[in-house]
Formats: sequence, C-alpha cells, structure tokens
Amino acid sequence: MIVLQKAKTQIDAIHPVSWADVIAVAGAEAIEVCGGPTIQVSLGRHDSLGADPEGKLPEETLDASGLKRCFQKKGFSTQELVALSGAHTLGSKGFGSPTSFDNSYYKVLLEKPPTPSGGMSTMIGLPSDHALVEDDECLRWIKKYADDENMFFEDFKNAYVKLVNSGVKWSSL
Ligand code: HEM
Repeated sequence: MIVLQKAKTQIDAIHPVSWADVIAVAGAEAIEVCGGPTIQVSLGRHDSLGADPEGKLPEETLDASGLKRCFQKKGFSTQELVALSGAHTLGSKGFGSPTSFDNSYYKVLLEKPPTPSGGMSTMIGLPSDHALVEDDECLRWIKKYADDENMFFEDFKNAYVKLVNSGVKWSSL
C-alpha cells in the first residue's frame, strides 16, 4: 500500500486517478514483472464511497461447490475460477518461486502429496486451492493448465480483465 500510495500521489499530480484503477493496473504490472502475460487494463473506474458488505469475498474454507457458486453469482465460470486461482502461484504458499508467475500452481496441485518448492514455506496452498482438485470439472482445467502454460496465460488474462471490470462504475477520463 505504501508503494501504491506513492505512485498514486505522483499520478494524481498530473491527472487524478482512482484507487480502483491504481489497484487494477498494479495487479497487471506485478503479473508481467513476474514473467506472466501482458494485460491491458482500461481506466476510468470510480471509487466506491462505502465498503462492501461482509461476505462478498469467498472464504478460504469453502469447498469446490461453494467456490463455484460464489464465482457464478458474480458471473464467473468454473474455468475462470480455476484460471484466476492460479494467481496463488505468486507469494509464499509453496507453488514454485514466490516471484514467478507461471503454471507451477497447477503442477504442484497435481502432485500426490503436493511438495512445497522454491520457498521457505512448509504449507502448500489454502484449503480452497486443494478443494479445486477434488472437483472433476475443476480438475480437468487444472490438468490443462499444468500441461499448457500458454493456455493458462491467455485464460488468466481474459479472466483478470473481466474481474477488474466487474461491477465497475466508469467515468470518462
Ligand atoms: C478462489 C477464491 C480465493 C480465495 C478463497 C483466496 C484466498 C486467499 C487468502 C486467504 C490469501 C492469504 C494467504 C496467506 O497469506 O495466508 C490469499 C492470498 C493471495 N491471493 Fe487469493 N483467494 C482467492 C482468489 C484469488 C484471486 C482471484 C486472485 C487474483 C487474481 C488471488 C490472488 C492472491 C495473491 C496474489 C495472494 C498473495 C499470496 C501470498 O503472498 O502468499 N486470489 N488468497
């Protein structure tokens, strides 16, 4: 947040920008810097004046059908749920290098039992990550993305754009 606040202050001095735009662009930039796809993000999001009600984000304890239902309510398919969950390849959850955006999330999930790699982590993933492997429909996508990183990048890119455009009130810049 400190880095983003600094960036926002500098951009605001030239042209005011919303937090929603800053966060959407920062996410895309982080993915690219870590070796992932280049994602074009449209600008012009209005910041909300109030906080979202509790319970809008999926709990990490949900099982696959709960995760699917939660994403479906927001207009996201099972494929998009699996593609977006691949973002957990970043960070310290044991899916390969913490700073590499690649398809190791899917490869590690398919290992039985999964073994942490590339970090200090002894714990691999969240309960919600493991829940995906238990679901046949999710498992089919996990296998495809483990086999084909380009397909993961393409599907992730489209799902990310849909995510950061979802529920947006746009203003013309
Ligand atoms: C499928 C539903 C999801 C659940 C239940 C979930 C839950 C969580 C939780 C609880 C954490 C904190 C882990 C920790 O440090 O203890 C986390 C981290 C993270 N999530 Fe998600 N998330 C979901 C989907 C997403 C999506 C759609 C994205 C982005 C497109 C995303 C990106 C990240 C990233 C980058 C981290 C940081 C990982 C780290 O530093 O260890 N997540 N998520």
